[in-house]
Amino acid sequence: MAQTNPVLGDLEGNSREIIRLTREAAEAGSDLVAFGEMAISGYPIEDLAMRPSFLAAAHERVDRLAVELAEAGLGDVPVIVGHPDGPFEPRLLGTSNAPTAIAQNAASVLQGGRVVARYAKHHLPNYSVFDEYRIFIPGDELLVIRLKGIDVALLICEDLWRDGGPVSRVLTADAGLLVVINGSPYERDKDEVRLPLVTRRATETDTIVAYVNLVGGQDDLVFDGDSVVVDRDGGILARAPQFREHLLVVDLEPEAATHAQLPDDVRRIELSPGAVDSEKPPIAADVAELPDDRQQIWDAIVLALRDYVEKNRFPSVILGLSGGIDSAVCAALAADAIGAERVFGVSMPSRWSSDHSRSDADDLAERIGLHYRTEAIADLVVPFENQLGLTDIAAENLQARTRGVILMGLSNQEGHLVLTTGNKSELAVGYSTIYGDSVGGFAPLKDVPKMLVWELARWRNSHAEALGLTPPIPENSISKPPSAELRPGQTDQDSLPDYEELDAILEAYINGGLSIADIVELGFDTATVQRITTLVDRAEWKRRQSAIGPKISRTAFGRDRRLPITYRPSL
Ligand SMILES: Nc1ncnc2c1ncn2[C@@H]1O[C@H](COP(=O)(O)OP(=O)(O)OC[C@H]2O[C@@H]([n+]3cccc(C(=O)O)c3)[C@H](O)[C@@H]2O)[C@@H](O)[C@H]1O
Ligand SMILES: Nc1ncnc2c1ncn2[C@@H]1O[C@H](COP(=O)(O)OP(=O)(O)OP(=O)(O)O)[C@@H](O)[C@H]1O
Ligand SMILES: NC(=O)CC[C@H](N)C(=O)O
Repeated sequence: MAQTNPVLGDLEGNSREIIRLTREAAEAGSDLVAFGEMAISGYPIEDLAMRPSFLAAAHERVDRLAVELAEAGLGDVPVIVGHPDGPFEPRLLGTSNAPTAIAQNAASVLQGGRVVARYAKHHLPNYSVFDEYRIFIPGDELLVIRLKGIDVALLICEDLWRDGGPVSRVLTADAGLLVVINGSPYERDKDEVRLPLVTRRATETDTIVAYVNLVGGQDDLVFDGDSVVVDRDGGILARAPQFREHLLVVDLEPEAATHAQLPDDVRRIELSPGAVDSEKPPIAADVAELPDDRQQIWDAIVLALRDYVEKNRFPSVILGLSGGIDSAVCAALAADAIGAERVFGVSMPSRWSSDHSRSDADDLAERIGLHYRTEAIADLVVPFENQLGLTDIAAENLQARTRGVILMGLSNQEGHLVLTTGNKSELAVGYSTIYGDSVGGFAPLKDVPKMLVWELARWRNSHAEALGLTPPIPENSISKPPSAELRPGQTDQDSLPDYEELDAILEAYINGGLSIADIVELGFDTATVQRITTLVDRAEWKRRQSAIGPKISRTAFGRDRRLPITYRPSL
């Protein structure tokens, strides 16, 4: 099982990686190699699935990959690889002449220089971040490949999650092994659902289940890998580490095939047994342990950030360092992702900036070893203020906007990606200046509520201490009360409840989907709940134009939660 990190659209690079890992797998004596969902194209391909030229290129690449594997002397080993298939005749939806699905979400089995079998995903996820009903045509046949007397059934991701359909046919087909190729994005606690699902399917179908997932960042999603093989009794036989590319080689003893005749909706293809020596010595499989929850979240954001920077070919990142917790955590994440030598911090003191905002930012820069400069904003702000006659909130926001102009100016001049430092709690209630501190292209903390930002900071520091390294985040940035410092003595709690209370209300409203009455029932003050939920509703317009950031929760802002901007709430 090859847990790869494809670059979306890089058909050549992804194919080279598939050949490299197939060679490694063959050298380890593998009889069968499986890659993740859409490993050839990257995933999710979104509306590229409706572009015939993209589909034709992917189709041609799969055919050529089969030939290249054979030419590399790897033609004996069957390789299962995910890719978009098509173009097919457009599936017409009603009388609409709008673009409709012309592709399938497919898996091909390559052997002997050609595609010997192909399966199309039946169940197309159409919730949360997924839109597959819009872009794919569902398949309707179960594929079983017979290899060395063992029937191997094949499913694609969502197929495993739904009762009925192909999963129920796996039992009827009496397969010895079920291979599931996946593009299953990370969410905090998802392993508590995913592993039990794989285990349940193994026992229900009385089949060994080999679940191979992608790894890596793709825009606002991060795939965690965590590929696993589960025995018929539900025991874990092998498990790949999270957030890293990995080749998981495992010896299995599946039940030999008994069925001579299969139902009509199951297609069986007999594969050539290959030249691999079946008497090879057994391999002790890896069983990776899942790290602590906070480390998982940290690793998820680090990988998402690294892949966004690298896959979009940015040389470096830049961010404003205020001495506060959000910018400190973003800087530490960036240094972990791409190295401190590619991180540029700017202190931009205003006339209201406290001494500690500067000294804490200095301290952070020194601890991390990032590039650091100071650009005072007072002299830039005053001419704007005077010419436009800006006062009160307009003058406050002008300071945040001036910082945004500086960061974008340096980005244009020097090529850095601007990191947006805001967290989920702020984004929820619109507590940021649009075109000011909301500036930037990637927001590492976009799905991290403020209380969790503090928790991650403490975890990262103690992790460094445990390794005998310098903790990156100044203690003072963790312990001082958060403030935007846009006017003298301002703190976040002038405008918002304590973050503990705010985050609990936001969790109930956003993740829980509860009504105001339901949240009040949980014990919160009615006026506070009304105020917060109104702020959340009114800030939808800010979120709609905010930078993307990695999804780590069940309900991340963005594709996961789609609400109208213009509406009058009635409940
Ligand atoms: N539905 C809608 N569609 C399009 N535009 C809409 C809109 N509703 C308001 N607007 C526009 O939004 C403008 C107001 O938004 P905006 O300019 O952002 O300003 P606003 O949201 O009024 O103020 C920003 C708030 O964030 C706080 N802040 C700022 C900076 C950093 C931090 C921090 O702690 O990190 C906190 C600051 O103290 C203040 O409370 C209005 O002038 C109006 O033009
Ligand atoms: N004096 C400053 N110098 C540089 N950047 C600043 C400064 N003040 C604010 N910023 C930028 O604007 C973002 C918003 O920070 P602000 O201090 O207003 O609120 P915050 O939510 O407390 O964030 P932080 O915890 O990072 O301070 C900061 O993360 C930082 O990137
Ligand atoms: N790619 C898919 O089909 C993903 C859907 C699935 N339920 C998951 O997140 O694991």
